Amino acid sequence: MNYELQTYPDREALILRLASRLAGDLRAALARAERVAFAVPGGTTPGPVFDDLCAVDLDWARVDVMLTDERWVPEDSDRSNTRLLRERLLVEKAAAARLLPMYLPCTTPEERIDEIAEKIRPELPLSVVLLGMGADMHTASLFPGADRLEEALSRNAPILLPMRAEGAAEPRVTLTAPVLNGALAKHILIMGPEKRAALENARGKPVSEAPINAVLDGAIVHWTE
Ligand SMILES: O=C(O)[C@H](O)[C@@H](O)[C@H](O)[C@H](O)COP(=O)(O)O
Repeated sequence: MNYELQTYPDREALILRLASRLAGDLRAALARAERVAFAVPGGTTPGPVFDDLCAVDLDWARVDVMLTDERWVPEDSDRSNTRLLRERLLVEKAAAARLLPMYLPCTTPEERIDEIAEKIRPELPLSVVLLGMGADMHTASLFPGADRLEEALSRNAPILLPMRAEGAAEPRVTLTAPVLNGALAKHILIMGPEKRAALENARGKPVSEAPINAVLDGAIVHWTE
């Protein structure tokens, strides 16, 4: 797996440098295209990066922001990744960006997933993607043992799939591997010794056990203790 590992002396340094790197990638993409698509993870790690990035001066009005994956919970839930984006990324200068929804109110993702995918389709390929990773080696909502993992990893996967897995507390929707890998710039953010060990542990494992392996090629992994 051919990826670059960037390590930082501490969390502050990582957050500052990653936010500035993402801003640089977005600016470069904006110089080449009228609109650019930017996908970001939810979860607990990226909040501080969003806090820096939202204040960056770039033409946010031409940026389409979407999640790499979402938990199927209403937006007012504290498990909602959309809520995280609204509170920490789509504020200050980045409030001018357009959010492409990854959740629409209804009981199961299957009911409205096609509607969500149709809004995303015209904006692909992604210009920049930021991904997270769990200690179980999942990324986006590509979980080991998930019900539709194989389909999500296949070359002709649809844009989005619903996903259910033991490691996920609620149903999810996720961008699939070809969409994530179609990004011109791919960054993966991981912090702490447990995730670094998981990254090492993924080496040589089949993607069904270590889904992170499906997106590592060509990526820059940003890590600090
Ligand atoms: O909804 C989510 O949970 C994410 O999008 C997911 O893929 C996340 O990036 C990893 O689970 C890491 O999560 P933490 O940053 O909370 O460890």
